[in-house]
Amino acid sequence: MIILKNLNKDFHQKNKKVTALANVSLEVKPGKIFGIIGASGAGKSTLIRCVNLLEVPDSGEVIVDGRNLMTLSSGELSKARREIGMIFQHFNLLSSRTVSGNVAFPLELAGMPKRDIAIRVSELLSLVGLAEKATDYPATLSGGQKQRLAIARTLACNPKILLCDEATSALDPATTKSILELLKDINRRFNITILLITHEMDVVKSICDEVAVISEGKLVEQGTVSEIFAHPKTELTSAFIKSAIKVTVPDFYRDRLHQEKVADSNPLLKLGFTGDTTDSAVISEASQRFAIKYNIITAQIEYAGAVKFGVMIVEVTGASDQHEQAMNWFKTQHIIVEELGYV
Ligand SMILES: Nc1ncnc2c1ncn2[C@@H]1O[C@H](COP(=O)(O)OP(=O)(O)OP(=O)(O)O)[C@@H](O)[C@H]1O
Repeated sequence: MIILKNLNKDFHQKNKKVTALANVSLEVKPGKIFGIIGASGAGKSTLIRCVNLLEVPDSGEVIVDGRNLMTLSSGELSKARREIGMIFQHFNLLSSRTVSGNVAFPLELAGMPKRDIAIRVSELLSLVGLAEKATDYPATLSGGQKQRLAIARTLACNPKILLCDEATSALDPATTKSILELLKDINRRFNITILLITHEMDVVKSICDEVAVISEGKLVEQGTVSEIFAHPKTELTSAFIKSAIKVTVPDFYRDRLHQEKVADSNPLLKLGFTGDTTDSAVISEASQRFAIKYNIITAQIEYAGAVKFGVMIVEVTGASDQHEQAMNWFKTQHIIVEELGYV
């Protein structure tokens, strides 16, 4: 549905050249959700804006639904752009129009008869859960409602592709979750291909089928979300994956944590589960094999597709030689073991 071939884009700021995209190639298959993740300034916005030629690359090819957009006349390009919807971090709504008026706008531009517009607008507002807000103005909506409205407006012209430019970055976690669910629902229901950019691995993990990691204008890694989470090849990707895990030692234990063993203290372990970890009941197995008890203090285990990953912090009780053996056994199960100290 989207093929980008060898895209290059430089910007010139005063006497300085900034390379925003360097030989970027990727392919998004029909009906998939593809995420591009990168830090600030990595080139994400430039890349996604190249897909509808809001940004024109210096060289390379942008092929959407079989057509090379770089070779189209401006009339043909406007037509092709109708099939490519886009939503933004700051919603870009028309403040002088009501909720209905915003959704109706692209349909009016397309010359749809008034009665048909009314039917379509009402369908779309129901789809995004805003039917009761039809006569309100955008200023009275919450951030999540504004993004729902932007999604409804974008869907009005039945696009085949939806580009999402940091669509959830201005939203709180619960609202982010509901918007991501809506995007997934739209993707499944209408088979719309979604290309999104984000700086949060949580977003990728929640809805993407495939992901590419961008750094300094280059794609440093790409593949299915399960593959990338299971076997990240670069430090940057590993850091993004780790950022999706937010496990810390609770204050109650942190206050009692010693680096050296003191009387009656027990080791505190951090166990890291990656895509390589054996998928079995490792804690209970270690407990039985080595006569050790594990008190789970806190944990976050997540799934990216079929890949399980995450972190568990456990307090260990039992003989120290058994504990050493258990630690070695964990490593054979591809669990990353870190001794945090003694509590
Ligand atoms: N219009 C422009 N003029 C000059 N430089 C630009 C322009 N747009 C982007 N750049 C530069 O290109 C590089 C990539 O910018 P881009 O906005 O694509 O990154 P990003 O990954 O989307 O960052 P962020 O997450 O902060 O939005 C940056 O160094 C930026 O300063």
